[in-house]
Amino acid sequence: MTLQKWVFLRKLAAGFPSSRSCPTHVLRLSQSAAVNMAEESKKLAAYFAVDNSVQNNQVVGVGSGSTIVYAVDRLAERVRQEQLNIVCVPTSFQARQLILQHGLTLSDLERHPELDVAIDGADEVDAELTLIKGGGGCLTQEKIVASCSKYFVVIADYRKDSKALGQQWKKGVPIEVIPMAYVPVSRMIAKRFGGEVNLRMAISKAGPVVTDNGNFILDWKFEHAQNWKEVNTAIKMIPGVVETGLFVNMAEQAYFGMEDGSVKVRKVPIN
Ligand SMILES: O=C(CO)[C@H](O)[C@H](O)COP(=O)(O)O
Repeated sequence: MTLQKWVFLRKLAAGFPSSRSCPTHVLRLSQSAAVNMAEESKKLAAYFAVDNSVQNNQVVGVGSGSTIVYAVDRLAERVRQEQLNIVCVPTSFQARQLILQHGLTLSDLERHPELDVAIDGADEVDAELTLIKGGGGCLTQEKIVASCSKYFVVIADYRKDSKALGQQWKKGVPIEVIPMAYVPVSRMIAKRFGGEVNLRMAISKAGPVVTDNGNFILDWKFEHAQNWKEVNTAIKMIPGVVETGLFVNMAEQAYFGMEDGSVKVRKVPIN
């Protein structure tokens, strides 16, 4: 279905003042239209990023999540069509699987410790390109790979675009911790920075989410905007913290797929 049709469906549903007066089939259509709009937007951003950031003979960091799936699709398409020589470094088990499933060349930081570009999704991107990442629990490897890349590009749909962190993403900042330390780390974060800290529980498994590194994830719901650089450093200093999902001064560029079918570009501000 075309973007114009999604827009039409959204307008159609918006014309009904409440679910009581809105026929069920239209509601269902508008919900699925919204989901599909978000998927189209992810795809748009991902394709745009791969077309504009990846060149022949490059080592590319492959992020994790649902948006990156579209980026790997496009990367594989370009590698095939343009006979590109691309080496991929994954940021998670999922990314590794994607690379292998698409027949791309898999590598790692032992063989390729310097990357040309890393492409990854985000849970929220603020006006200064500070990110919250780790909604999918892969933040530590994502941050390592991004830190080894000359250029770090973020791809997201319009729902991730915000002025200040916390405006869009309400689940808190993910923090990867050593399992035996999750209680003291939670208490220290809440005491020092306020808010609420929760151990992330698994959905199709009893007990907590276990990361690709065998650790737990805490989700810190902060109460107000903070100096994210300082907060990130302070949290990292707490014994038991492996990494935070705050990516400060890391991304060079973000591409947002917008509802109208355009791509919004945000570059790192020049000081
Ligand atoms: O940080 C991540 C995983 O840990 C993802 O990049 C982030 O959660 C965005 O995911 P999606 O593209 O599914 O919205």
